[in-house]
This record gives sequence, C-alpha cells and structure tokens, in this order.
Amino acid sequence: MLVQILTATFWTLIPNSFGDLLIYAILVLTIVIYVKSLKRDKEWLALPGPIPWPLVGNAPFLGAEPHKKLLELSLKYGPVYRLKMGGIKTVVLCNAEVVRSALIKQREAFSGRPKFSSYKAVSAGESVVFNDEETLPPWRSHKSKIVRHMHKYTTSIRTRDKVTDLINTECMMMVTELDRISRSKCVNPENVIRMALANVMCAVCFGNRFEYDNEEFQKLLSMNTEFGAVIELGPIIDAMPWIKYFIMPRPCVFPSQRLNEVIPKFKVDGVLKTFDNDDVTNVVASMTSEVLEKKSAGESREITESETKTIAALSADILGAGQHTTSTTFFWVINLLLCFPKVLNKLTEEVRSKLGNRLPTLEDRTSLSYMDAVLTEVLRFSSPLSSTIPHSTLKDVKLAGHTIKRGTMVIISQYAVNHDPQNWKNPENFDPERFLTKNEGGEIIFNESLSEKVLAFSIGERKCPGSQLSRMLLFLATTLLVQVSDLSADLERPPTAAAEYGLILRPKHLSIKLTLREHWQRRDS
Ligand code: HEM
Repeated sequence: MLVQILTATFWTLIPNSFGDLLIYAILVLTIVIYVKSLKRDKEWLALPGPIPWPLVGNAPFLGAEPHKKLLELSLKYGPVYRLKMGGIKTVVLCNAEVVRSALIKQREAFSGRPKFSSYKAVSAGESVVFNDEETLPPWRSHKSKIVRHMHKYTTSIRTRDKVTDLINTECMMMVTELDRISRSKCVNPENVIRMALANVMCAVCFGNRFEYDNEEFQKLLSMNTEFGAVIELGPIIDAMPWIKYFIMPRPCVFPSQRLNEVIPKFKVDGVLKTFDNDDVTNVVASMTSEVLEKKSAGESREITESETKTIAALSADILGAGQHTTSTTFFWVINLLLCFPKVLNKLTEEVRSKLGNRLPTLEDRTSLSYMDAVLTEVLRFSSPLSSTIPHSTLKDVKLAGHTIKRGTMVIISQYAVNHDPQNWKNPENFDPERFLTKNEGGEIIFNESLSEKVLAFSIGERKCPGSQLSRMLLFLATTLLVQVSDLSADLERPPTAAAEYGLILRPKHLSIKLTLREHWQRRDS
C-alpha cells in the first residue's frame, strides 16, 4: 500500500508541462536565495533575538507599545539583540554600557543613518539629521556648524539675557491665554503650548516671533506636523515597500517634495536679504556669517545659490527637530505634575519661596534643586524620544563580543536605558527625589552625576545639538508656569502617566484648568 502511494506521488511530481517546470524553477530559486541569505546573514543571525518572519520580520510583534517591548526583549535576550524590521536587519542596544561602547568608543562607526528614501527626501537630501558622512560628504562640517552656533547662542552673555527674555515673554503669553480659555471649563492646552514653543524656536532661528494668527507661522506649524508624519511612516514603507500595495497610506505620507520647497525657504530668504555680519543674535544669521566667512575681504557679498541651499537646510533641521520635541516634553511636565500633586505642591513651594514676585532667570537654576530633579525625572520617566532616530553602521564593528556588519540598522532604546532595573531603583515609579542628594555640609542638592545617566538627547557623534536650549526652555517655562499660575487636573478626565506611542511618546490625554495668580493678573492688565 505504502509503495503504491509513494509511486503515485512520484508520478504526480514529475513536471509534465512548461507551467510545472516554471513553478519548480521558482521554488528551487527561492530555496537557493534563502540558503544564500542565511550564509550572508550568518553573523547577524548569531546574535540573540526572536525568530524573524518572512516579509514582515519582527515588526508586527512589537505591539502597541514597542518601547516597552524593546525593554522586555532586552530582559530576555540581553542588552544587544537582533530584530528584523520588515526586510531590514537591525540591532537593538538597550543598556548604558553598550550604548556608551557604541556611541562614544566607536562614535564614527555608529554614526550612519539607514539609507531610507523618505530620509533622502528631506531638505532635498541636504538634511544633517537624516544623512551621514557617506551620503552627504560635508556632513561633519554642517553638523559642527549647528552644534557651534547653538552652543554660542545658548552660552554667550549677549544672547543669554535675550533668550531668557524671549522665553519668559512667550510663556507669559501662553499662560495668559490658557487662563483665558480655561476660565469656564477644563481645556486641552496642547495647541497653545505648541504655538508658544514654536514661536520660541522661530525667535531663536530668525530673531523674531510671530503673532499666533500669522499666515506664515501657521503654514510652518502645519508643515512641521506633515513632516512628522513623513518621518514616522516613511521608514515603515522603506522597510516593507510592498505594504503600499495593501494599505491606503495616509495622504501625508508622500508630500516630501512640497515639504522641501516650503520649510527650507520659510523665512530664511528674509533673513539672508537683511543679513548683517555682526548679528549673532539669532542662529540663522550666526550660521550665515560662518558659511560666508570663507570669502576673502574684497569679494562680492552676494550669497550663492548653493550657500542659500545649505543655510536653508541647516535652518530646517533646527526648526524641524526643535518644535514637537520641546512642546511634547513640556506636555509631559504638566501631565506628570498633575498626576503627582505632592510633587506639584513641593515644586510650587520651592519656586515661590525662592523667587518672591519676580520672573525666573537662568541663574535661579543653582537655587532650585527640586526643579532640576523634577525635570530630570520627567525626561527619564517619560523618555519622549523612546529610541533615537535609527543609526546604521558605517563599517563592520565588534560590540559586546558580537560582530555587526557594515550597513546594519541600529536602534538605541533610550527608554530601555532609562528604565533598566539594573541601574534604577523602581524604574516604573515617578520619583524626583532620586535625583536629590546631600553635600558635605548636609545641604540637599541636585545629584548632577546621577542625572548624567539619563539618556534623553542621545550621546556621541549624533548627540542632539538642541539639548542646552531645551533644558533652558524647560527650566524657564516650568518655573514660570508654577510661579504665576495655579494648575489643576480635570476631575472628569483624570490624568494618566501612560504614554501613547509615536515617533515621540506623548501623554494619552491632557485636560487642565489654569488660573493666573492675582499678582500676575494685575501685572497683566
Ligand atoms: C526636549 C527636547 C528635545 C529632545 C528630547 C531631543 C532629542 C533628540 C534625540 C534623541 C535626537 C537623536 C539623536 C540620535 O539619533 O542619536 C535628536 C537629534 C537632533 N536634535 Fe534634538 N531634541 C530636543 C530638542 C531639540 C532642539 C530644540 C533642537 C534645535 C536645535 C534639536 C535639534 C536636533 C538636531 C539637529 C538633531 C539631529 C542630530 C544628528 O542627526 O546628528 N533638538 N534630538
């Protein structure tokens, strides 16, 4: 009987038409390609990690909270493990030690970006954020311009007072507006905050703020929202190109061409026309002066098309990277203060007792230790950029005993580093006190060295050049908020510390009541 079945099967397997032959050829070819790819991926497959599925890899199994899943996988597979995102071989780094080994000790090798077509589309391929030394040869000099001029802007005596003034003015307008709209009911403050902090970024870049209903300003805000969507969804389509034949992409997935035209041009032309070589009071003018410095004294001061393109791309990088990040982090500050009223009360007490009836300055940071502790804990606990922008390796590297081939995508999970149970006691608790310590005189001070273990702005070659400005902004905005207003939660929609996943993690919802204190109401009227 068995012999009969086997004989019958054998005869049915024999190809008896050209169609059958073709199917067999395709099957054999697929097996050969698969076996070859296994050989090629030998080193990558030697890393620990879950089994990748054909076509989708591990991406669909990361669930609705991938930041938590990456941490969970690190507890199972260790701090360096592999994932396949669609067809892209990826390595995930999850603790402080391996992140330092990669981003500091081998900083150049780990400084690449994946070659996504969505990344290439940003700023006509001139973006610092989405390129690397290989794809944009002047990358290093462009990045150092942004770093230098952001640093100069935030540290020079001339600009420090100016930036304090502009942040205080903008935040005062923000709380006044929130007081007005939340008088009769609790409101979602996100839009008002987003406009205020975007305006701070505009003032930093171009030297002036905008009225909230200004058409150019509104265009910039909506372009930046579209930009966020491209950067969020673009890489998914890059990793699984076939997906676009199965799902209807959101209409904003492919507007990059339009984005290239609008964001870089926005306001930069105006700044260039009125450019004054001595003006270092805004970052675009300051960068422009460096781009043009190379010209010899007698040469014409005309700005070339390529210089304009470079300055426009650098400005777009700063504006694009600095808006949603700062406002979403500020949403977290408000949300967590409302979730933990004892922290809000202690913070309010510290600020009001130290400042009396004046607005904050940057010098107040030294006497507001609890404020520093709260802001650092907000960055650790919420980890708004749960992973850095994906990196990729520019050459074959060794990390923690593993070999990682050139061109591998590298995800650095800031959330996992900030919630690593080996490094943080009760990482899931929101506890600013962890950043307070006593000095030799028994005085309670901010624990600076512990705060350096929080990973919010990445490290190494790709470190965020806006970290100083963001810290100044968060410090002044939060101090002013608790100084001049009383904040309370919506009892019908109580706040939650849970996050909604996205390129930037954000609070699930925000609904507040804000009342200007009497002293500041009088001052305003
Ligand atoms: C709280 C606010 C902010 C947070 C949490 C944040 C965080 C980050 C992170 C995690 C990265 C990715 C680094 C990497 O890929 O390893 C980054 C990159 C970057 N950020 Fe920020 N950022 C903030 C605000 C800003 C601001 C205000 C600016 C304006 C100058 C800025 C400019 C940039 C730029 C230009 C990059 C790209 C750096 C590169 O690719 O080399 N960021 N930021």
